[in-house]
Amino acid sequence: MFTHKRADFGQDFIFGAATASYQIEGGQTDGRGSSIWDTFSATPGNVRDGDTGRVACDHYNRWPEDLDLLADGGFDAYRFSFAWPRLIPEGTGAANPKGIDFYDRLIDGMLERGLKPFATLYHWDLPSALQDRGGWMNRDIAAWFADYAVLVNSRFGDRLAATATINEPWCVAYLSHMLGIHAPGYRDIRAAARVSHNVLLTHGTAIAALRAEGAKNLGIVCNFESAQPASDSPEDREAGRLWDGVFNRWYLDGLFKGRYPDDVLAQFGPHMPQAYTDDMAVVSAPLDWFGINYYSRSLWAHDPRRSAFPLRQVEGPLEKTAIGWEIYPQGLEDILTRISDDYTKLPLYVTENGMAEVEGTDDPRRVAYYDAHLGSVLAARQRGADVRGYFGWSLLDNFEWAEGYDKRFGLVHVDYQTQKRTPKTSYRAFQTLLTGANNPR
Ligand SMILES: CO[C@H](O)c1c[n+]2c([nH]1)[C@H](O)[C@@H](O)[C@H](O)[C@H]2CO
Repeated sequence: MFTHKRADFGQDFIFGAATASYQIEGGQTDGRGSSIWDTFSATPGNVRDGDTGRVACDHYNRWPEDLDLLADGGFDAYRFSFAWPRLIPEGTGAANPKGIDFYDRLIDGMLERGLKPFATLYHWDLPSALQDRGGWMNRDIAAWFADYAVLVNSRFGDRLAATATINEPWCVAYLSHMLGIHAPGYRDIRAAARVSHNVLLTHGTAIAALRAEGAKNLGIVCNFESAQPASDSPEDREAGRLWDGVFNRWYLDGLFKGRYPDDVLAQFGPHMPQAYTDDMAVVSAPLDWFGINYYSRSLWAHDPRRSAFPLRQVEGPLEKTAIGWEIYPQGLEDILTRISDDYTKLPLYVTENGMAEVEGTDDPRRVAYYDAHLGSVLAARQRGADVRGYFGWSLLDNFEWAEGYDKRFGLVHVDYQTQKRTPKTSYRAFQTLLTGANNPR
């Protein structure tokens, strides 16, 4: 079990577990429109074993059982995401009544179980119809998304404890348009530069629209790595710093300082949208809270073969998870205190933290991983970071994007043949932390 006690975090600290619509819902029915992940995963070679989110964890039908798991585990909150194509199948225009009904029942189900709904408006499942209109590369997405955000707020806003506009803008932009690893799968520096700006412009535009509607508790969720040089050479130190710029500072500087870092701008060069500086007041709209997703560190070396972003990742020596990421809890303490010291005194939530482990229901390494990272949260709080909550990723084993179902992050095991849910040892560790009991339902 964990070495920490619930009281160590203070009575107001929120514990939750997190998921995302495309990764768990399935339910490609009842008027749900196509998403870019439906098309990306249907394209051979993009996802391990040709896996798709067509069925996933069948959460669309099994959500009461999944909410029961959260309640029985003693969690205070549930971080979930709305599927834009389920609510507005074409991305703009008419809403889907059955989509609205689904989330109405889901959110009421949370409230009935005493679970605080922590919503994310966008966790990567863009309506395919909008991709056909340029997707994130089209500046008009800011207006499309703001209209979608206003619809969500009008139907559900009164019941949401917190709302994040976008999950991990770095993944939406760089991972998906520079590296091509995620949908829509571009490897195009010009696309990456434009989306790296458009995603934050979209966030800020939605914040303004939601404020006009009186919406409260608005934030964004960004992912952070401890970016370190692979050696002490000046070139590798520069590579580590540049990756810190690409992954961390682009978003922190943009959101909280209203400007992008010069070292990354220099790499994007002429590919940035014209007059992007005119948008920075919108990009850096005041927020009510900030979400931090943290998993690991990364090591970087200079790579002279690349003209733009001349760096390459180097495998590190630390113990690794089943997805190959080093286990580095110190990085969570470091990023929380860095954000608090250098960027914002807003309430902070660790909105994702967890590890992939080989299949099984006994997962002592995952228990140790969570215990160590919870210790980092406590250390950051002691150093002055106003960390208000922590969400484990993920409640369920689920569709792990390009890795398909092979990589399992769940506190609860899912048998994808039968859809049987089985709490793992790590779930029991949280249950003991949060309820004092180890009483399976
Ligand atoms: C590069 O790691 C990111 O911080 C990150 C890791 N993760 C994420 N972002 C996403 O928000 C989740 O949908 C993933 O399932 C989860 C596990 O891969």
